[in-house]
Amino acid sequence: MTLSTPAASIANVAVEGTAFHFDKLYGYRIPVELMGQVQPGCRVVVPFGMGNRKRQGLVMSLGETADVEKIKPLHSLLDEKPVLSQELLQLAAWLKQKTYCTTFESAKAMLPAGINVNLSVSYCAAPDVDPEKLETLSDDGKRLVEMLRRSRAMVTRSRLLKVMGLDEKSRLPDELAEQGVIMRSDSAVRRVGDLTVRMARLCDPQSAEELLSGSDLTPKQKNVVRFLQEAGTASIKEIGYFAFCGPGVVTALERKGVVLCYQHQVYRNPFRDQVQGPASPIQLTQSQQDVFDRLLAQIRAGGGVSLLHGITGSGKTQVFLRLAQEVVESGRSVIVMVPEISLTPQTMQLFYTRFGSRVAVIHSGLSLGERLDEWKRIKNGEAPVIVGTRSAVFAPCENIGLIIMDEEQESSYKSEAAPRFHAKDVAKFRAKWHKAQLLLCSATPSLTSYYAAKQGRYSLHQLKERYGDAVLPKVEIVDMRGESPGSGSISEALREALEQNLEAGNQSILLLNRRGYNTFASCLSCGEVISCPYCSISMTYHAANGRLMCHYCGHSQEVPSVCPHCGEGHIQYTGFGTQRVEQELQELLPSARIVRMDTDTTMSHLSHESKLKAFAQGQYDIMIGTQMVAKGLDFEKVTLVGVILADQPLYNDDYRSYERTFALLTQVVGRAGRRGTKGRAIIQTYIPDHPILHLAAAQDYEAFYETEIATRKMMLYPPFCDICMVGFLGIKEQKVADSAHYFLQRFADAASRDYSDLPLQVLGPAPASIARVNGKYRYRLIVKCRDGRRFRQLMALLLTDFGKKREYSDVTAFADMNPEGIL
Ligand SMILES: Nc1ncnc2c1ncn2[C@@H]1O[C@H](COP(=O)(O)OP(=O)(O)OP(=O)(O)O)[C@@H](O)[C@H]1O
Ligand SMILES: [Zn+2]
Repeated sequence: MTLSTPAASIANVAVEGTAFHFDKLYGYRIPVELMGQVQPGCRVVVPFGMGNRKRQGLVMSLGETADVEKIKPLHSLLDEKPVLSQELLQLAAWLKQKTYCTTFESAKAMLPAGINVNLSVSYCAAPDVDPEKLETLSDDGKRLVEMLRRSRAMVTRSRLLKVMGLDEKSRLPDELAEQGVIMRSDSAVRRVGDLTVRMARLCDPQSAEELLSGSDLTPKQKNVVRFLQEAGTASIKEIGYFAFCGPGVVTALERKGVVLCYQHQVYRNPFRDQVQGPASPIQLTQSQQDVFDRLLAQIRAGGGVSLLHGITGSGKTQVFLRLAQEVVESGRSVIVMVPEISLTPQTMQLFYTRFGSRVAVIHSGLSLGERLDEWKRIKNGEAPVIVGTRSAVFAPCENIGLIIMDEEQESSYKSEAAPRFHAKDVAKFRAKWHKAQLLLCSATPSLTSYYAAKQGRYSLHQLKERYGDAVLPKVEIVDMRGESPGSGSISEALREALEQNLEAGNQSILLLNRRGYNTFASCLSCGEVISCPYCSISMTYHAANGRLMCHYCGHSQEVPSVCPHCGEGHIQYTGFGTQRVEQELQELLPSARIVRMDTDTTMSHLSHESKLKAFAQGQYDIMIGTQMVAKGLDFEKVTLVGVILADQPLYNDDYRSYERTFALLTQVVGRAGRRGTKGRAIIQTYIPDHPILHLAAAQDYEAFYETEIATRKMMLYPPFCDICMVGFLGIKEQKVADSAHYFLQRFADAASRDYSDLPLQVLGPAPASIARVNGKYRYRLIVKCRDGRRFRQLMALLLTDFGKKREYSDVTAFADMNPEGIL
């Protein structure tokens, strides 16, 4: 006879590293000593699989069972308090359904990367400890401190316990850390940060698996790759601590082109220590005030979703800043999402001046320690204003009143790796839970959002005029076919305008959506284009390092002296990228001070922020860059905007290419003339009659919307359906193709048998538009569908079935609902 079982004797755990097709919650017995301490939302270590290998897991719920003795016990508990709230646990479960990932993957996306690598906690001695305090320690305690003092590096937890002869579960190190005589790795790491930190990241995170299974890297180097795969970005010091290596290993990886190193300005120093204010109260204009009043009323009435559509420079930022203030004062939290933090140091500045240390920042450019730091401040309720990129939507705040998504149409809000979520969906989930307001803002809303607003599902608020005396700039379209051949990438008209602007002491912004110097290199004799050995894409020449680089996998190589294809001839370069235009410009306007902004330069010594600052202070005349110069920037003296070539995005074979081109052009044009002087914009193109260019030139969103929505309806594209892309990746092309056909077959069977009620339209399988990336062949299937419960059931079933199929075990399949990029 068994005694009556105590409540909650079982923890249902989402385990790390499971595959989608065998992901479920696994029940573990809670050992007596942990009874009452294990709570949903705590991380645990559990024995898993046949070998009972230890894995991390997250407790999703507690339960009971009669046969508790037959069940494997938990190994240990990692958190004393839950790291995820009940709300976020439910969100994790929901994300799994919605994005076809494992529960652990979705939970992990909500936690700061730093928290995940803490499994191998390490310690070091604390500096300047009062000797009297040491005297009060137990003998073991003294011994432990002494040992750490003698060691010059961090000591991992397991090693420390072993050397000390302590039990695996001993709390001694943590107790000592709490007393401040030693330091745990996470806090220790944070204390070493100075003003600039050398940071590293993988050149191409997608190739990490490849590198890890290959033999090109030493075991130490693999450690670093594995760590960076987990952490995303980390400082060299952190890498040293967590991947146990010296900086030499990182340098070697940098030379191999595996990691990229750059200087990072520690965010907290410029901002956090800054005292709040002096911010004069915002005086809204009448139309801004009307929008503000209505939104505030909505927030007070229990929230909902609304779209703030205001032309460029109309003061959307001011409106949501005021709202944020109001919400914070009422004791609730505000999450503000921006597409890319580095894009908007100006927005950051606005928030810091208003809210001071009550602001927390979340974005991937922060070091691990900083990310953990911010996460804790939010969790402790110290920072009710959270500003950040996509992952800020998971901020661990309790009482959310308002979630703002600035530039809501941006593709960076969609995650392209598991969990493949869109921040907007997550924001809706959270807004609903908290009875909060989700406010989408843009001058060029996504068609889907605008449609929803027109349908009455979102409340629509509009700002139709620029603030103050400012008006929208005048736009000219320049036909590049009329330019003399060989005259370069800048038309006579644009050159003249730049010159005039320079003489008038004003600033200009030039947009070119291509990094690098020349776009490709080809052989004069045989005409062969030099392409990446791992991807079916041509290599780009970069003048900065004199190498050819692949923008897909990050592979770089020296420029060959003879053609690798025919063995003779010499290599010519064609096309132009930002680097080349910069040089051309310098020759045309020798006195102009030019600053270039693209992902190549932002990784270099001068940070993005300092460049923007210098430009704002008038240290440069012309800013040239990729799309990062197009959005959100607000410079007083910019009166001219030039678009070097507007055509490229129009040829992109995605149904959203018009939408994106329209948005990009409208946004970049909108950078000009944001104060009194009327601005001017010049768009260069080889297709001057294209209707989208004219709509963008007129900055007429409404007209654009009407034509585009009609096309979408006719062709059946979102918002009139959802698009689910199923991707297949593998080393052997035939296998990948076969597997995609197999999947289609199964799909067709199920759809005609048990799911005949679903409206479905399947295209493919076809090779991806870039058929090979990083040595992997890619096939895709496009499914037009309705993203509802039944469809998700079907897709989950098919993916599970596919995962179990031995024959295709070397092919990875995944489903991505409404992806931003179609393979
Ligand atoms: N009520 C106001 N009081 C003072 N300045 C304002 C006000 N409204 C707008 N401005 C100023 O006008 C400029 C444009 O405003 P803001 O940047 O908020 O526009 P936006 O709608 O977010 O523009 P975009 O979509 O182009 O980024 C800013 O310099 C801002 O400081
Ligand atoms: Zn490549």
